[in-house]
Amino acid sequence: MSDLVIETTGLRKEFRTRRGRHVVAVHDLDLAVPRGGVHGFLGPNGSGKTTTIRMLLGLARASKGEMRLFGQPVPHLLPSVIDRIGAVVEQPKFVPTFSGRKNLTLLARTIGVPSHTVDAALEQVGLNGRDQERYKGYSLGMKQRLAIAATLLKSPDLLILDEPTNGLDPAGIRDIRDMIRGLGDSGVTVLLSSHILAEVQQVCHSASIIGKGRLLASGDVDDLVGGGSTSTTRVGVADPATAARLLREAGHHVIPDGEALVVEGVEPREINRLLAGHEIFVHELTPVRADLESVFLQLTRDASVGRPAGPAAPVTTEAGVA
Ligand SMILES: Nc1ncnc2c1ncn2[C@@H]1O[C@H](COP(=O)(O)OP(=O)(O)OP(=O)(O)O)[C@@H](O)[C@H]1O
Repeated sequence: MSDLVIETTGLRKEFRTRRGRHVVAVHDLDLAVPRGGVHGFLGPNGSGKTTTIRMLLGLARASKGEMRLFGQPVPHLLPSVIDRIGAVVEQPKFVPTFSGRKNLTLLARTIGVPSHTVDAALEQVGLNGRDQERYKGYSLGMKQRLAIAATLLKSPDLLILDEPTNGLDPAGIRDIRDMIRGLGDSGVTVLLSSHILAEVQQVCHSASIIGKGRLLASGDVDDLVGGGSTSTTRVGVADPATAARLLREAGHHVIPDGEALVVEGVEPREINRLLAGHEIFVHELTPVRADLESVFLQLTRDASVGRPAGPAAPVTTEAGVA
């Protein structure tokens, strides 16, 4: 059995606006979300995240392409897997004058799950101290947590969250992020759609980055940001001019950076060996790690000039040489 929980191949969605304009919201998207952990679905506003999620959940019809959830073709066999999926795409409707607990109890009865699932769900989202308060008095963050609790009643294997921290204050954002991380650790596969780089970097194990409806990169977050095998190094030496000349003569790309040098495309060990061979001893040799923001900016910048989607991985970047 495939270990992919979500898989799309050549997925495309075209819209015709009321003014007759033709919009390609999703462009031949190949998405692969592995089982377990939190997978970021990262892209700027309007890049096609919500449209993709709506197609996966049978809320919008794809123009072209294939989709699978738990290996089953959807929308054709969506009914066979829908009970394994929880999704918060829009704010669900709760009764404002009922408490959080009463709303969930009602829902549990409607979908036919035992009432003890309500306690477990409230516990999982950290609302159990506030469960007797009226929904209408809840903060936005608490409302969002209740929405997620509602999806947990079914004990889903896959949770799809579309921009769950939108509009929350910093404390609310932190709470939701901690909760999502906890859910991922507990064995649920979470697809977290976000346009916030830091969120994906802090919460996700793996990610797919999209821009203008196209897949730009995909893989483990550590690999996307260069992992441990960086090839950009900051080098501190007493005589940077001579060191730069020697490194350039050896064919390496060197950028002066104040008193130091930034050297690209060569392992730190090799830099040390080369300079020590000329009796130049380094006092700093720091691998420069790219961050997801640099990768993202570079990828989305390339996408904005209409470059077709490149290979999903590896990602090469010169970013991080700030
Ligand atoms: N019903 C529709 N009719 C026409 N165009 C649409 C429709 N729905 C979405 N679009 C367009 O498709 C593109 C992708 O939108 P989508 O909402 O999927 O992006 P997104 O990445 O989820 O953005 P956001 O983070 O702002 O929600 C946008 O250009 C949007 O204007």
